[in-house]
Amino acid sequence: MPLSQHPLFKALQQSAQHLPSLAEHFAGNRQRVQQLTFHLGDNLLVDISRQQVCTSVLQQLCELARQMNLPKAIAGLFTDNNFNPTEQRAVLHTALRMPAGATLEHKGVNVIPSVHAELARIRHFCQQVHTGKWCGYSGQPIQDVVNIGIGGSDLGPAMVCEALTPYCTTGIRTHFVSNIDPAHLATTLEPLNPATTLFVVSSKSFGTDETMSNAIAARKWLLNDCGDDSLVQLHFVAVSTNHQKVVEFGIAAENMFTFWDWVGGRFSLWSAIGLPIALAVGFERFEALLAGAHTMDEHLRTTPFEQNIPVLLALLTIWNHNILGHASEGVFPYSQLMHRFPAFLQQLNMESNGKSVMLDGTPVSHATGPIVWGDVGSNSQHAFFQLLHQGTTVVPAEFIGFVNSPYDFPAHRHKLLANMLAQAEALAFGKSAADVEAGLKAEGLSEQRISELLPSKVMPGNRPSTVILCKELTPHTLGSLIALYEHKTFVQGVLWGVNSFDQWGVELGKKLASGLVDTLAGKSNATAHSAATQNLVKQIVDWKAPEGEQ
Ligand SMILES: O=P(O)(O)OC[C@H]1O[C@](O)(CO)[C@@H](O)[C@@H]1O
Repeated sequence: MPLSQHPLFKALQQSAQHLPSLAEHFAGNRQRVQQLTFHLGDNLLVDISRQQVCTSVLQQLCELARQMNLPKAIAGLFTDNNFNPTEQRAVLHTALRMPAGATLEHKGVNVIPSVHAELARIRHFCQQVHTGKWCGYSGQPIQDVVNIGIGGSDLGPAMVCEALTPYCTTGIRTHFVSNIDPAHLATTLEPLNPATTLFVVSSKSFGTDETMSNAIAARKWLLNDCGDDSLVQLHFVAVSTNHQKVVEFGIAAENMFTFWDWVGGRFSLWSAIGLPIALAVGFERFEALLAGAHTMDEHLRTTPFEQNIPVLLALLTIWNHNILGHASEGVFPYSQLMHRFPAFLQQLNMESNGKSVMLDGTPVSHATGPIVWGDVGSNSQHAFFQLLHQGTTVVPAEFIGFVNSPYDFPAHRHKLLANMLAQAEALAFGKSAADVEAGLKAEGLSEQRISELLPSKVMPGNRPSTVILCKELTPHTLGSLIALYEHKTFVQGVLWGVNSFDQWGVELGKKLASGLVDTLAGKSNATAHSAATQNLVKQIVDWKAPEGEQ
């Protein structure tokens, strides 16, 4: 039964008619914070007390999830499944972080030994690079690793490498090139020495145009320097599921790391796609990242819904988005190192759940994925938080904070966390007209000035937020945090009844672009396109500098 037709969904809509304010919630229940704070071990807690829910609404949401077969779906994530029917693929990324002795059968074969065999190859390769045994064409050890990939073959490893900067102690510097804009490749390569640079060409399909174009250009750059095609091998490894295309590209099979079609691109950083992470932080820390994810997997698999963190966060989206009608979700890590986390989450959630048809192909009758967006705090406070506090759109916010940091500026750290706590507080409780007026009177302002200022200074409050507080941004904690969002995405998809694991919507644009490349190169005319596109093509051709003059 679709979500919106379920009797419990209708009951939740009824409950939303008589919603107490957050201030009333807190005043009416002294146990609220304890009841609505959940722990994962002793290094991560999630406080949802500032969400516009009470325990009875949460119970209703959990019951809705049970009745919509979420327990079976969760069990399916840890056994063989057919969760991606349009691509005829299973969804088994949880296998990538299972311990060596575990069993997860796909089509009757236990996949865990293959996962660990590939991990062993990654470990060996990292050792070779870290000890200088893997040398470039001039005999010098590798110093810089450039990952060439896009989407899931870029965002996860790029985000993790940045987030784990304090753990990047192997001496290998990582760089990420994704964009077809030549500026990305050119500015990345500019300071690098080809003799000490290794390229990791990462692509599940090994057919993505951006990645292939950048890989071909990188190979030319290398060849220009070393002058011998046979030496290029020393500077290129591949990560892919497509052996044939890797070999056709000219990368030897022994220099290819593999993964499997049951790993979706946006869920792939735990596979060989994470090779740049292991090269940057060391294999043991990469293993700690996997272990952190496995901890969250076990939490999802074994915890009753009423205490299950990813399930609760997904249900809050159902509540905020489908019942209360809030169209977006903001995510605000209070950590400069988590700079790329919102972008990573955008692919994870929006590519997964930005769907309009149910699994059986019928149109959905309820909203699916919200717009996910955000940036780091405290920067975002000085950019767009005004709208969060006083705008006409309510944005449920997720704050992510880390108590300890290896960077030794204690005053900064306290200020950073104080800012995060203050934002959650201000969003929830605002400032009433009476309080604003009292403050302005105390400042000695005239009655007229007070009445002028009052409307602009009132803070409505009652704006929902969640706080995720972690002890420290370690590889293990980061692994748990990423897996938390993966599972949140998965649970949302189950309740919306969509296929969270395909992405057909991105295909049309790719096809149109490939036709337009020829048009812009003057090899075909634009008449097959709309008047708008034809007009822009004409302008581009008119303005284009002749080859060689750019
Ligand atoms: O790893 P590949 O096959 O190059 O794909 C890159 C990305 O492109 C997409 O297919 C979308 O175009 C993503 O789903 C994927 O992560």
